[in-house]
Amino acid sequence: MTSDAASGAGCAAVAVGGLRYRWPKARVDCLAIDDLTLAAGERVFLRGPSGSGKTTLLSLVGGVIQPQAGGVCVAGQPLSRLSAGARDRFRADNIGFVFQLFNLLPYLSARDNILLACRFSAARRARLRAAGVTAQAEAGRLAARLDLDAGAIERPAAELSVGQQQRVAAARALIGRPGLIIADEPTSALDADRQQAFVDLLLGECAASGAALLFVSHDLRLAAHFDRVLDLAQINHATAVEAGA
Ligand SMILES: Nc1ncnc2c1ncn2[C@@H]1O[C@H](COP(=O)(O)OP(=O)(O)OP(=O)(O)O)[C@@H](O)[C@H]1O
Repeated sequence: MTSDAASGAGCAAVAVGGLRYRWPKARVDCLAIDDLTLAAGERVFLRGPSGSGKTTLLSLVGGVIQPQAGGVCVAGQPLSRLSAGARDRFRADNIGFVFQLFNLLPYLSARDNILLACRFSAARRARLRAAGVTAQAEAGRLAARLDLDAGAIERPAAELSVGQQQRVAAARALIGRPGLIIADEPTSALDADRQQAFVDLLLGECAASGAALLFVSHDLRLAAHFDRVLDLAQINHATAVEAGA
């Protein structure tokens, strides 16, 4: 793994090396991954059976949990070399998350939920300034691109449909052009047609901003337009998951 943390330019979006992770109180490792790289801008579909460790891997790549051995670099930054506070700031600046349950603030409007990502990140604001756009304008552009109409963007998140909330969560992840988007089963609440439409929008916006995408889903039908399909079982050498140990 590279240790050049200067800017992330020219670095892999994600580089995992010699990684071992065991949950507290577990008797066996959950993950043992020797080598995993996502190139800058690469869009990867991660598959694997329930309980195989997909969400755990996303948490490690996002720096939410720390491995017992090996490490994760995001844009050239080894996450283990950051203090907990610095890791939080790094995550806010460089990684956009889209969760299954969206994690929107229900009382804030869709627009304010999207803008929150910029409020917490000077780097996201600076990238928008450098591109000559305001955060407000970019929130509006992303909302329109994601088919959120002018009325929806002003309404509290709690009053939006599940599909609309999902698109707000995607816009919040994307605003300010983080180099990595992590999406954990973000389509599971949608019907098949809307799932594919949402994935196409997410892929398109990642391509437009140059973001790498690490996308988890059980539904292989969604994998067609990704650059690569990664089967966690193929790269995880942990002897057994807890349930089967
Ligand atoms: N917070 C936790 N504490 C302890 N063990 C956990 C925790 N979260 C997950 N695990 C365990 O880690 C293993 C992998 O779980 P994980 O959620 O990463 O799988 P997954 O592939 O994302 O599953 P699914 O597709 O069902 O969401 C499971 O055995 C699970 O019980």
